[in-house]
Amino acid sequence: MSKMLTVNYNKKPIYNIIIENSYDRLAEELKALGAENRKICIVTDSNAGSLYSQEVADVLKGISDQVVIFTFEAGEENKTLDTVRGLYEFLIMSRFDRKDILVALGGGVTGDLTGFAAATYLRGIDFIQLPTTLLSQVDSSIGGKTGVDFDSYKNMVGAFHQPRLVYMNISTLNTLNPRQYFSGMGEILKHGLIKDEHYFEWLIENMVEIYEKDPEILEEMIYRSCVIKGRVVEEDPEEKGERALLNFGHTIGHAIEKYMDFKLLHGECVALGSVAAAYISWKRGYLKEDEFLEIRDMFVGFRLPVSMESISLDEIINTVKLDKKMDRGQIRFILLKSIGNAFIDKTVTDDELREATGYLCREIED
Ligand SMILES: NC(=O)c1ccc[n+]([C@@H]2O[C@H](COP(=O)([O-])OP(=O)(O)OC[C@H]3O[C@@H](n4cnc5c(N)ncnc54)[C@H](O)[C@@H]3O)[C@@H](O)[C@H]2O)c1
Ligand SMILES: O=C(O)C(=O)C[C@@H](O)[C@H](O)[C@H](O)COP(=O)(O)O
Ligand SMILES: [Zn+2]
Repeated sequence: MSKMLTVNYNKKPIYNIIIENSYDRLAEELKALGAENRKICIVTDSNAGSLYSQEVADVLKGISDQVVIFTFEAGEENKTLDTVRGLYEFLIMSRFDRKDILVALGGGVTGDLTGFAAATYLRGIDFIQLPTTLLSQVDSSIGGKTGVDFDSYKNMVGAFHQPRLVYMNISTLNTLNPRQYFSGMGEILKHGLIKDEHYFEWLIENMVEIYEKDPEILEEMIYRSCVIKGRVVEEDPEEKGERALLNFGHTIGHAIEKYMDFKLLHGECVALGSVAAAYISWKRGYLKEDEFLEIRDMFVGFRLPVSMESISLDEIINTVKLDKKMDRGQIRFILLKSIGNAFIDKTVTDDELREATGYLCREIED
């Protein structure tokens, strides 16, 4: 079992996404990129590192005799400039130059901050992604959005910097706890909702297999999500237009993530934000009520939250207005015309945001 796809820019191949069940092919893939005898720094967090960094280091020592490991404390609260600063110091101390390589081994936090360090250290060095969470395998490792949070505002400081390779060993998902696993389903459901109704229906049909991590279904799901994300980012690598669709559920989702001090996971906040965006799409008459309810129930089916305790709507709206999707005072909000068909809308009002966020905090009677 293995699958591969290529991400192109301007019709030229830029990097491969390789879906595997082990790290057996990693050394040969890196060799093919000319990584032999370059210094390699594995950047990982305390959880992924304790599970996989030694195995990956052993594989990489087959092509380079200078492999070092930088480990930081796991958690979204460490996706900060402070952690990146620690990494810069480590790279300087280890005498990394422009030809050397960073390897992000872990989830989206590791990938985002390693990519940002790679984008900025010595004005840019190569990096590769070895995603180990479901969320990072289907979404964050692809597309070159790198960055860190700033004062808890999500991804406020960052750069576009494409990886040279995305290589995932999907057997790493066996050590992921269920809450983190289902957080990845938040982004997967988003992919179906914005681009592919058949995929969304396929996810419903295969819910049991997805719960059981059936190897064939898991591989197909990860591949289909990678294809959706890959096709969007290759058309619009720097989010001049269409790429914004990938932000479905994130405008309110990011504000909730900050409001909750990162106690809710990214995919959980995307689920809440998606229900709010689907709610607006229904109230505007784009979605039928049963489609809205189907979407909401799908998140519930994959153990994701669709409601929460009361929150300050003013604080959420103020945070939304400081997110990156503002365009001369207007929010670039993503709505659904139907399941599988998203579009950018710049007319969402404060009242609509308030009502949709309020819906999340309703008393649950149904
Ligand atoms: N750049 C992008 O395009 C993009 C896309 C989506 C999300 N993101 C970002 O990704 C982050 C969320 O990523 P995430 O959900 O992977 O979170 P994460 O990186 O915090 O990983 C989740 C947890 O799982 C642990 N872990 C990782 N792999 C493991 C494994 N195989 N077994 C056991 N534990 C493991 C980690 O140590 C961490 O505690 C957010 O910061 C979000 O903003 C970025
Ligand atoms: O790749 C993208 O583009 C996305 O929007 C994917 C999102 O899942 C991801 O969380 C991204 O980091 C959000 O983008 P941001 O620009 O709002 O930080
Ligand atoms: Zn996301």
